[in-house]
Amino acid sequence: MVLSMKRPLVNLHVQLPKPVEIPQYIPTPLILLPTQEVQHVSDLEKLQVLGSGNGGTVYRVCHKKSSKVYALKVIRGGATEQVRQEIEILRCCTDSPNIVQCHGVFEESFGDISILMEYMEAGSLDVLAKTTLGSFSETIIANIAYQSLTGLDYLHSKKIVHRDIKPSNLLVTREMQVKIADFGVSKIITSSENACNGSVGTCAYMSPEKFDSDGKDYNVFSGDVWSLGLTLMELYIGHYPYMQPGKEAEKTSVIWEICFEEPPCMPKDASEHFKDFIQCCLQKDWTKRWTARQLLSHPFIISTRQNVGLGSIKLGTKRENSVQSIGEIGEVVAVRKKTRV
Ligand SMILES: Nc1ncnc2c1ncn2[C@@H]1O[C@H](COP(=O)(O)OP(=O)(O)OP(=O)(O)O)[C@@H](O)[C@H]1O
Repeated sequence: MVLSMKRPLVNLHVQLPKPVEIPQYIPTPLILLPTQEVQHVSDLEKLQVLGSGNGGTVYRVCHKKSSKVYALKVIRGGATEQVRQEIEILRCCTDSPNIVQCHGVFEESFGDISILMEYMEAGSLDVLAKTTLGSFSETIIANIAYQSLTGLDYLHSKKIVHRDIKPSNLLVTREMQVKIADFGVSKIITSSENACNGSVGTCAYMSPEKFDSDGKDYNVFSGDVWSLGLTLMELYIGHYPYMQPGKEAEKTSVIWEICFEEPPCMPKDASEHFKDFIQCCLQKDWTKRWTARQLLSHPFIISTRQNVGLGSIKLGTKRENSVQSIGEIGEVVAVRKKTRV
């Protein structure tokens, strides 16, 4: 017997959700800037590795024909949005004496991006601090502060936030010219975006509001000022300010200290102007923190400029093991070169 049971008619029509519109990824064209002198990466000879960071490896290179020395940053993995941003920033910062100058950008057939930069002979301030086995005098710090603030003010006036100011990203020429480098996490702030949501950079130098903003908006540019204040203090006292000398900075305890403790105190022997200057940078409340432009008029900077002229520094407050003059910086450069060869 065949049982014929009519199955009840079920409405099998399923309402499909509307397709979600996935924004199409349209890469912005990579801006390539071959210099007059260097037309291709093969025109350069690699001499040594200067260092490598999250962004790539930096080499000291020599232009084969002219023998001119440059620094070449090679970024593996192609032109991500962040790499494009880094290139764009370098491309529009060509008229500041306190920003490392870019001489060209090359894309190689297998996707690597090479950024050709001016070579900063004395290297970074963190290496200089380590090779001098100590700290810098107040006069030298005021000089470094003045040049770094000039660079920062220039960037901020162009709506560029660096987001990773620290000793290893401030590079120095043989003549003690200080320049801001490494725009690997930097950003050009457009009016339409919320720039506060990107807590990028190096934890140890990040301002408190980056960890704990209570969902409120804050001024991203003031984060660079906090990082510079901490950097200058470190160069003066000879170690990372939130840690005792010789101790390794542990990430969670550093974040705790930055957010919940008072900012680090300057040593008693520092001048009142210097202590006040650092206090203006290390205001936990970002609304009370001075801007780069305001700090350029701080008595610590002004008085040093009036006393010695920042271009021709001779002697600062004498401190043991500290770098006192440009001449000494020259010697340090020589020592550094020796250790690298
Ligand atoms: N123009 C330059 N001239 C001389 N040395 C340079 C130059 N640019 C970078 N360097 C050296 O290369 C090192 C690596 O630089 P890079 O910007 O790639 O990374 P970083 O700052 O060390 O690390 P991270 O990317 O993790 O912050 C620097 O610390 C510096 O010593």
